[in-house]
Amino acid sequence: MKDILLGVNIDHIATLRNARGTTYPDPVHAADIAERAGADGITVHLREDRRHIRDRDVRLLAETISTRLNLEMAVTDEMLAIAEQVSPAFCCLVPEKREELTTEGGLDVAGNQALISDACTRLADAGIAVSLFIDAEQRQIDAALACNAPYIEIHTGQYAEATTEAASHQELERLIDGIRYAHQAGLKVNAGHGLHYHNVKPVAAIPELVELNIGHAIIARAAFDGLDRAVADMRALMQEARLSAQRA
Ligand SMILES: CC(=O)[C@@H](O)[C@H](O)COP(=O)(O)O
Ligand SMILES: NCC(=O)COP(=O)(O)O
Repeated sequence: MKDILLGVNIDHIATLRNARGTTYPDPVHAADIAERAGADGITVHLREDRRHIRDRDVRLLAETISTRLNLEMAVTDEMLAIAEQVSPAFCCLVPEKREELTTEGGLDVAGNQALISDACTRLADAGIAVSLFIDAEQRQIDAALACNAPYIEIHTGQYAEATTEAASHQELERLIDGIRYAHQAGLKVNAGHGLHYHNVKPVAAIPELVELNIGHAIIARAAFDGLDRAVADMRALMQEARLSAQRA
């Protein structure tokens, strides 16, 4: 079984910076620390309201990181044009509502097939690998296949927000089934949202997963332990989970 990769989302370094309008902490500096601590990639979400990551951050990250940039964005002409200019290795298309505190669910690919298919084609023509951020539903997975997206990222928010052991187990089973179905259909499958140090291992153990994108929990832990340690500890948990699954 292959190692599982860690994409570190540094959105909330920018949240802290923007809280006072200072130049620090700089997401570009954070990306360097995360990469040296073992991050396999850097993820940022350039939201339409620029509440955290700003256009300058995306441009400089694309020019400076050593691993690869995963740019999360809404399916809009503005964002597609920015992606074509910046040319990140990956673009992950996500749903976005201005009033949301954070991403609340997966992209409705099935209900917006033509729009998202056109966006996938436009990004692929620019040499960018496209990932669609979707719920673990067969209908959405089939729609992602029809859009010729090479990757999907399964939304793990409901699993992360489960409040009982039974609900958590039920959500994990739903993730396992969806991820297996997508893998067998030929998609490369990532996952993310709401994962932290106490819920990541069961997800990291899912053998068909390529990468986890994790941000909020790592940046929160960094406030106490430092970013390098927070990244290294998360990566160690993920590798432990994979090794245990291999031995099982
Ligand atoms: C798509 C997703 O689940 C996150 O990567 C997203 O970036 C969350 O948005 P915030 O970082 O603004 O919470
Ligand atoms: N796509 C998920 C991501 O990039 C990070 O989400 P979170 O760990 O900040 O919830």
